[in-house]
Amino acid sequence: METVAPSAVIVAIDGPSGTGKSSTSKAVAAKLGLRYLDTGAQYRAITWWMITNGVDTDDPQAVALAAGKPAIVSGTDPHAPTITVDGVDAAAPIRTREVTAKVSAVSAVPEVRTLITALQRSIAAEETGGIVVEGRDIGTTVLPDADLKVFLTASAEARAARRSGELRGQEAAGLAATREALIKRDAADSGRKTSPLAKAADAVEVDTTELTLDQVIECIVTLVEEKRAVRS
Ligand SMILES: Nc1ncnc2c1ncn2[C@@H]1O[C@H](COP(=O)(O)OP(=O)(O)OP(=O)(O)O)[C@@H](O)[C@H]1O
Ligand SMILES: Nc1ccn([C@H]2C[C@H](O)[C@@H](COP(=O)(O)O)O2)c(=O)n1
Repeated sequence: METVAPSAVIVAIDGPSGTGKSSTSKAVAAKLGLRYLDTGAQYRAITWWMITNGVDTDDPQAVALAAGKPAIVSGTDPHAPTITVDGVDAAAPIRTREVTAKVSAVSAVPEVRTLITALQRSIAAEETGGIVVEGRDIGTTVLPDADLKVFLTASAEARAARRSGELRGQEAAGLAATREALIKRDAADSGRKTSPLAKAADAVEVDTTELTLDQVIECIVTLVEEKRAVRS
């Protein structure tokens, strides 16, 4: 029987857009010597492939037919996570406004979710030293047996302010427009039929509205250490 080191925890971090999942998950994984998987990047990658290959992202049948074609590879080093599609570095193009606007429709297609969920599970299984996986349905669907599940929240105002801060000096979207876009994407992600954005019944909810990023990281590191202590 394979022995699993007590440090090899699987951590699922879910929550709406802009709650701090990526920043927190990367930092927690780096601090604790775990790997890191950004599942949103995978849905963005398949969306980018659909756009660049002329697939109508509003046509679920066309998306379903093409879903198996792109080869998506995620690198899980929390210090330098990577994502490639058919061997091409997709880290920058998956962050465009066009991909952000279309990713909810593509990720709602059941065939897409089946393929990407299988990919996520295989990555988590390969990382025997432990991994932090962040997304929308990790605790509910992808890794329901995760050792620790966290559901991050924050007010729409706080999330919009964080996102506007990121955009300053680039395409400076107004605060109100950013807030509306976040709310619209969350509604689409929460309202889809297949594995919607949802808090697992056994997840710890952390409201980050009034917390600094460092405070959120510290909170989750403590939660992971408590789990490790119980297991050792
Ligand atoms: N507690 C916090 N306080 C202030 N800023 C924060 C906090 N957490 C995250 N941020 C900032 O908010 C922005 C969004 O964070 P991040 O990308 O980690 O969120 P996310 O939940 O992964 O979003 P998405 O789901 O859209 O990818 C980043 O600029 C990040 O630095
Ligand atoms: N587990 C996941 C992760 C992401 N998605 C979809 C829904 C999001 O709007 C989109 C982009 O995610 P982000 O990069 O903003 O974290 O991907 C999902 O359906 N399930």
